[in-house]
Amino acid sequence: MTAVQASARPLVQARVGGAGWDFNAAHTGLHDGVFEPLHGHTYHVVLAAWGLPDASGMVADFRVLKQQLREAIAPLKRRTLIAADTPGVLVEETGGGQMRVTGGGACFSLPRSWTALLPITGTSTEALACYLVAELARRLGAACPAVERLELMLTESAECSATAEAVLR
Ligand SMILES: Nc1nc2c(c(=O)[nH]1)N=C([C@H](O)[C@H](O)COP(=O)(O)OP(=O)(O)OP(=O)(O)O)CN2
Repeated sequence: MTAVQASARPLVQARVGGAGWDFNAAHTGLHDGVFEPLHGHTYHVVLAAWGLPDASGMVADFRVLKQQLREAIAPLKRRTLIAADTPGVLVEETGGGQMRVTGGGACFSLPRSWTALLPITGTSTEALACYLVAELARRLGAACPAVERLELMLTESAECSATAEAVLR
């Protein structure tokens, strides 16, 4: 074995989520400036944390990763996902606890409590994966010092998914 091989410390991926981590949410995507009809998905989420294992042999404690992933997806569960910053679309809270979305050839109103209003420009699977990985980077950056990179894979159907990456250090 060469000196290089003997001292190599491989980057390791710790992964949580997958089976049992599905959540339901509704959304509408803007395609060529037009909203498609509101519809739902059963999203499936996997979080991977890459890093050099610490002295205890862990990249990050699975319990911490699971807790933070659980908390990040909790506000999205069984909600209609609304992108607050969609160009050309007005999102406003109206009286009586209602939320109104106007633009993209549509106008719809929902109880505010049925929605998750997100600081993003659209609710594509890619945009949602980016939102979640940024949220997790914010939560895990200090708590998991061995983690160098996070990957969040969000699946909306058997054939469609998106993976977003955040570099922590
Ligand atoms: N790159 C992306 N493309 C599309 C997204 C997306 O999030 N990222 N989203 C949609 C639609 O919003 C919808 O969620 C999926 O559309 P589609 O694959 O057509 O789904 P259907 O189940 O309606 O279609 P089938 O024909 O039954 O497969 C579109 N594109």
